[in-house]
Amino acid sequence: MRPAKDFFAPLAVGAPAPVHEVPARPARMIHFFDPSNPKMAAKVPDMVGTVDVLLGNLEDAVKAESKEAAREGLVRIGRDTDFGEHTQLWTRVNALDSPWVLDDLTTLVTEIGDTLDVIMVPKVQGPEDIHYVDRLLAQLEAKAGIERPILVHAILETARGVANVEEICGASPRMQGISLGPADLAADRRMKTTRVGGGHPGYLVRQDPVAGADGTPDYAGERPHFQQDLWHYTIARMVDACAMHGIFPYYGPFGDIKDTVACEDQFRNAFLLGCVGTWTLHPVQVDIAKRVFSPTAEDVAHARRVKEAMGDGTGAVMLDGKMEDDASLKQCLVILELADRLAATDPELAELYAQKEA
Ligand SMILES: CC(=O)SCCNC(=O)CCNC(=O)[C@H](O)C(C)(C)COP(=O)(O)OP(=O)(O)OC[C@H]1O[C@@H](n2cnc3c(N)ncnc32)[C@H](O)[C@@H]1OP(=O)(O)O
Ligand SMILES: O=CC(=O)O
Ligand SMILES: [Mg+2]
Repeated sequence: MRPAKDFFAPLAVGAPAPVHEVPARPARMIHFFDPSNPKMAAKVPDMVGTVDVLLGNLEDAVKAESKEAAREGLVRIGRDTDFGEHTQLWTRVNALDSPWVLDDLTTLVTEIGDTLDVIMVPKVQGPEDIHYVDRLLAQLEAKAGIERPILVHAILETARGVANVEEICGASPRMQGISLGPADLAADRRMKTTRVGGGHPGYLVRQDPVAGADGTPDYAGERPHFQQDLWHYTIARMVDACAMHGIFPYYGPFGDIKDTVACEDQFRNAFLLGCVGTWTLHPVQVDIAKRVFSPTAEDVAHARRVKEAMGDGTGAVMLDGKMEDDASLKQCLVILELADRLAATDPELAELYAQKEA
């Protein structure tokens, strides 16, 4: 293990110094596109400014025969596109045990390393995977003369990764965040589902049977039942691990593109539990993510009222029949900090939050 005094030392001579605090840039939606798909690639310039993150995906969902075309396509997009001030460019490289990842990292860092903000690493099993990428990135950054460190984002999609999630989050100052990868995680855990994220109608709890006329339980009678959230445990664990290490948690893919209602529910559950964003796989999911991962004007207005009522931030007050104190104020400050950060880059939100104040 690296001693604490070396944690922030560059891992190669000439590599940029690691960041001490991960920048809290808006990343409500990490929008996936396949750089080898000409129709999708052509849409990228027009999506700049409409999404927080554009992610050129090289891993799953890109055919084996298109891996090189995807890598080359991403290099072209990275070189030719002006991403403006507010849209970041990320990539998801192939898995560390694949034959493509070394070329992915070498090519992307040396060709477009100045433009790439974050590299998403799939199927991370433990801190050793992050250490490998960390050192290699430092060597490549030094070789390419890159002046700010490229950050790393891990996907939580193996049982071993979940067991090691705290160590993964703290493995390097490059760690920007973690996304839930429900599809691969389900397979690795041997869950008996066949979906990409979202719920399952079979995962439910049912109310106890009521007594029939003869006093015995009526097992066959109608009983309310409620679908449960398959991902609650993992998301909550991921959120805690990220918060502990000062990095950011994200929901991952929701594969039922047509079911925008359930997609919004899944995104909102993740937002309420502490996630800062999600993946969007199709343009139809972008506005859902924007809506869900931005606090509502009502929440912002309420948070401002609590802050105002709490004065120096200590003690207890009554507001609209509810007790507010130091702890509820802290929750309100989380909302206000997020609202300020988003309003700084999103004029529509800035106006919405200002209107509510007036
Ligand atoms: C488990 C995991 O690893 S999840 C992450 C990996 N998966 C992905 O990245 C999937 C990314 N998304 C996609 O591949 C596609 O959206 C699909 C396959 C799901 C659906 O694609 P299509 O059948 O073409 O969808 P649809 O016909 O509704 O597309 C409408 C338009 O939006 C475009 N489009 C679709 N997805 C995207 C996207 N992610 N980004 C930009 N444009 C897109 C299509 O090219 C099409 O363009 P056109 O109007 O010029 O023809
Ligand atoms: O990569 C994402 C997943 O769900 O698997
Ligand atoms: Mg996966």
